[in-house]
Amino acid sequence: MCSDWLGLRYPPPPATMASQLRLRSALALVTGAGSGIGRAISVRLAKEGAAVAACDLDGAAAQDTVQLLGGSGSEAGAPRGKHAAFQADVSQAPAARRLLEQVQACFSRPPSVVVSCAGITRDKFLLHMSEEDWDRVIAVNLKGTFLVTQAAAQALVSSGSRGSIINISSIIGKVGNIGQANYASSKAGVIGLTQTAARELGRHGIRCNSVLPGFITTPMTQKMPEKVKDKEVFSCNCLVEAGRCLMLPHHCLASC
Ligand SMILES: CCCCCCCCCCCCCC(=O)CC(=O)SCCNC(=O)CCNC(=O)[C@H](O)C(C)(C)COP(=O)(O)OP(=O)(O)OC[C@H]1O[C@@H](n2cnc3c(N)ncnc32)[C@H](O)[C@@H]1OP(=O)(O)O
Ligand SMILES: NC(=O)C1=CN([C@@H]2O[C@H](COP(=O)(O)OP(=O)(O)OC[C@H]3O[C@@H](n4cnc5c(N)ncnc54)[C@H](O)[C@@H]3O)[C@@H](O)[C@H]2O)C=CC1
Repeated sequence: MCSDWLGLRYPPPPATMASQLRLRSALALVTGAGSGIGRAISVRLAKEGAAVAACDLDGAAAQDTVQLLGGSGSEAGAPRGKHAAFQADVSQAPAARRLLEQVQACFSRPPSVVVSCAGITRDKFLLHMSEEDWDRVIAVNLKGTFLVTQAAAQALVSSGSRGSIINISSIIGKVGNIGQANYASSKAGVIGLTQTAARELGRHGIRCNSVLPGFITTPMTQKMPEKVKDKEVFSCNCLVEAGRCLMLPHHCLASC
């Protein structure tokens, strides 16, 4: 029986799939939970029985996600239901530390599932990319993932708890993309960070994996020019899943 990237046994025994909530004892922290993939992950984790700490730079959006979860959770620190919303800028070290403190104060334990999903793009051609555009994307996507991974791992290790850390990279972190030198570098960094964390934290019972999604229509992708979205590499669904890395068949790469 293998586990998928959420640590769920896969395939679940059919008889229990409907009745058994496979994450019923888990507390899951999801950053970037106010939109897109982070919101979808929060919904799925809650469906599997987890209590969800939904964090976002946009605190109101995080609360909207909590409302979606059916919990009556509300502002940080006072969950009326099983879930709670938190506001934090993960790129700031004090905020990341405070986030883990707030989550532990709210739920009286560290999160056993930690999904770093918060991310941004500031797309520009390399020739025109500003230092600020570079710095901000690296700060949120890479440093933010480092800060949350570190704070969560410190909480788990000091409490002697096992856990699963899942960092959202992107296929772009493996193949690069026009207009995304900053984003591709940040996502490639997430892969290396996660591989290192896996080597260091395994002895503490903490599993670390990165996921490299392909194109998923969300508010992030809405910023792309339509003429780019119309290109085959974005519209075709020929991304092949092999293991945890999506690979682009040769004809896709050849078309760029
Ligand atoms: C083929 C190799 C594989 C590539 C990667 C595989 C992709 C598979 C899907 C996975 C997607 C994962 C996405 C993800 O992780 C989340 C995101 O990052 S969503 C955002 C993705 N961003 C982009 O792809 C960049 C899109 N481009 C832009 O935003 C603008 O073009 C840019 C700001 C870079 C430049 O704007 P501007 O100066 O105004 O120039 P134009 O827009 O007119 O573009 C000039 C010219 O270049 C072509 N072009 C631009 N970007 C891309 C691109 N990403 N791929 C291919 N071609 C691109 C554009 O079409 C124009 O071509 P013309 O023929 O001159 O019109
Ligand atoms: N949509 C796609 O095609 C793909 C997305 N990804 C990655 O998946 C993750 C989620 O992306 P989407 O849902 O598409 O984007 P999105 O823009 O819909 O959601 C990103 C969320 O992160 C939050 N956020 C941004 N900066 C933050 C910060 N400093 N601190 C805390 N929260 C912050 C935003 O407020 C937003 O709610 C990102 O890391 C992205 O790079 C990876 C591959 C493909």
